[in-house]
Amino acid sequence: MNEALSIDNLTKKYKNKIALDDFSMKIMPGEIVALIGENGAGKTTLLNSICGFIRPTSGSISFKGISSEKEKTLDKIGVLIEPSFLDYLTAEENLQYLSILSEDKKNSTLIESLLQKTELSDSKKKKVKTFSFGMKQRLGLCQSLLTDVELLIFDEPFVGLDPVGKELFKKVILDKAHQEKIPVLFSSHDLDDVEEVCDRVVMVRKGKKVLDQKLVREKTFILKIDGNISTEEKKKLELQDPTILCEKDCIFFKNEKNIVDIQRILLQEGHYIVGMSIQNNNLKKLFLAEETI
Ligand SMILES: Nc1ncnc2c1ncn2[C@@H]1O[C@H](COP(=O)(O)OP(=O)(O)OP(=O)(O)O)[C@@H](O)[C@H]1O
Repeated sequence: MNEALSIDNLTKKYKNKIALDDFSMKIMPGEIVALIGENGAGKTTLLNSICGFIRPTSGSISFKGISSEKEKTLDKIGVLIEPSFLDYLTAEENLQYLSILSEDKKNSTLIESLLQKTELSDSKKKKVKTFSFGMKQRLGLCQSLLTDVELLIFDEPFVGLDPVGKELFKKVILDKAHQEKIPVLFSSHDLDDVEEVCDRVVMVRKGKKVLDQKLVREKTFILKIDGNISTEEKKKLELQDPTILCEKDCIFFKNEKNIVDIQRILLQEGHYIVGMSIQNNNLKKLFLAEETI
């Protein structure tokens, strides 16, 4: 097991408040892991601990086998947690300033390409104090990619972004993880966004890990017909797709390839299809099931 990040028995107490409680998890290279959980569950505390912004009460964090106690890991991490900028400088100047500060100095070509990637090129000469929240979030993404990072940590990256901004972020996350094998850990409350990008989901509740599961993306196709399905008709459909489910006037199936044949059988039996929908809410079901425990 050559995990990129290993978090072992991490506990963080703020006075009497236990924000993280004996939390352990591992992330493999190129894996995209989403942290989900209700407000105050401990997600930001975990992300801040990994980045070294706060000191855990006990437990350990190691990156590529090296304990964060032994070696400073922050310069290897691209971070987006409540980004802050120098408001009186322009977007471009902020990135130039950060680039000068970092040991891993990058030229203006990278800055320009990041501004382009996040569609901020037209605003690069504007002072950051005139930026909207979503624009600052985009600039925060540029900032996190300014150095050659080996791990990406994002706290609620999709908040405040318009649909185009969200797609930009998702593309960066997917490219960095799946092409460059950089592990990505991010928190989010938006389960649709999470479902779109992550490979694994970890749920936190009251500082404890309550779920750690690979995400299986599974769609259910639902056909609604003009009347109830008979037992004979159901048998014919099951010959086509043994996993099919029929309930009154609805037919549920998962294999998209069967759609034409199922429609053909229904039409042969004299039925009309009056509606079709696709259910894609596996994570929501999982979340709600866990939340009610
Ligand atoms: N600096 C602090 N001092 C005291 N308590 C804190 C501090 N920071 C966080 N907490 C508490 O620790 C717990 C975990 O907070 P954290 O911000 O990690 O949760 P979260 O899962 O990120 O929540 P959200 O989804 O609302 O952002 C909460 O009960 C919070 O009130």
